[in-house]
Amino acid sequence: MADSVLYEVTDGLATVTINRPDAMNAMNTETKVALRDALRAAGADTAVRAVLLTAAGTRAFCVGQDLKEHVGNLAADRESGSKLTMSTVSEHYNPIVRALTEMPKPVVAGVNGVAAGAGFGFALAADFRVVADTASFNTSFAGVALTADSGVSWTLPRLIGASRASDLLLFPRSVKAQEAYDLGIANRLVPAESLHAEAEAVARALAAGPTVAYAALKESLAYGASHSLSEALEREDVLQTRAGASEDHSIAVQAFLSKQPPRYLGR
Ligand SMILES: CC(C)(COP(=O)(O)OP(=O)(O)OC[C@H]1O[C@@H](n2cnc3c(N)ncnc32)[C@H](O)[C@@H]1OP(=O)(O)O)[C@@H](O)C(=O)NCCC(=O)NCCSC(=O)/C=C1/CC=CC=CO1
Repeated sequence: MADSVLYEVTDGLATVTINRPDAMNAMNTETKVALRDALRAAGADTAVRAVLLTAAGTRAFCVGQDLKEHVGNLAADRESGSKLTMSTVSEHYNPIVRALTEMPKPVVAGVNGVAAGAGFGFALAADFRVVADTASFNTSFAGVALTADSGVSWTLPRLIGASRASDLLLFPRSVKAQEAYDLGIANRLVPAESLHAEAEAVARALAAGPTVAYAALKESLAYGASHSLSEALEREDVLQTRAGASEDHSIAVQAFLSKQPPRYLGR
């Protein structure tokens, strides 16, 4: 894999690190391909039971599309009369967000710095956000005369409400960590110096947890977001049957009755 994204698996935890700190971890083509492929690899690897998505450096988590690369691509498009540049949405951004949201295991975002544009979208596509007290969020899209992508039109209103989401999309501004926590964007706010340790601790706890139940939880939340209560109840029935058949469910019940901590197998 390219150096612009680091990928490491230890004890069931895949750590995916966007590694362009000198470019504010902006997404150029190489980085988008590497991130998409790393997330797909984590999703397919049965040894991986949780994923930590974070970034190198202290200044940025990811500022979205690399506008320095983008400006050259737009000029090439103009010259050739094509619209190839924007195919990055279907080729890269959508697959990255799908890999995060459809991953059958929990994803923790360790937000070490500013998350803007598509970078905000990646953080919102995670299941849990641990955020440095020095980090911030910016929708950014309208600032460069674009609409929302990377799922932000779906995730942001669900997290903070339609009215606040419209405000942040129409008037992009820096939402500092404390406000992000108050709005419900950040799940946990931690001192910047302990961001990586705290995010890893959350991700490791999830990696040691009941993987089948977590996958079912993710699926039922996604399903419930676009179905009726009646349909959600039907889906819960199917998913609860699946979780109930897992070895981890038996382990958990035995552990509870014997007053011991459970040691999950992830199956
Ligand atoms: C709010 C900011 C993210 C951070 O502000 P601040 O901390 O004050 O830092 P700056 O001084 O503005 O920036 C520091 C340097 O980084 C460069 N930089 C910042 N963002 C980008 C970027 N996205 N691409 C390239 N370079 C970037 C900035 O120019 C500075 O460089 P120099 O030191 O050389 O001057 C703020 O930086 C900001 O608003 N950034 C822009 C965010 C943005 O618009 N992102 C893109 C949104 S669109 C998107 O993500 C997705 C798509 C999808 C499909 C197709 C096409 C485009 O976009």
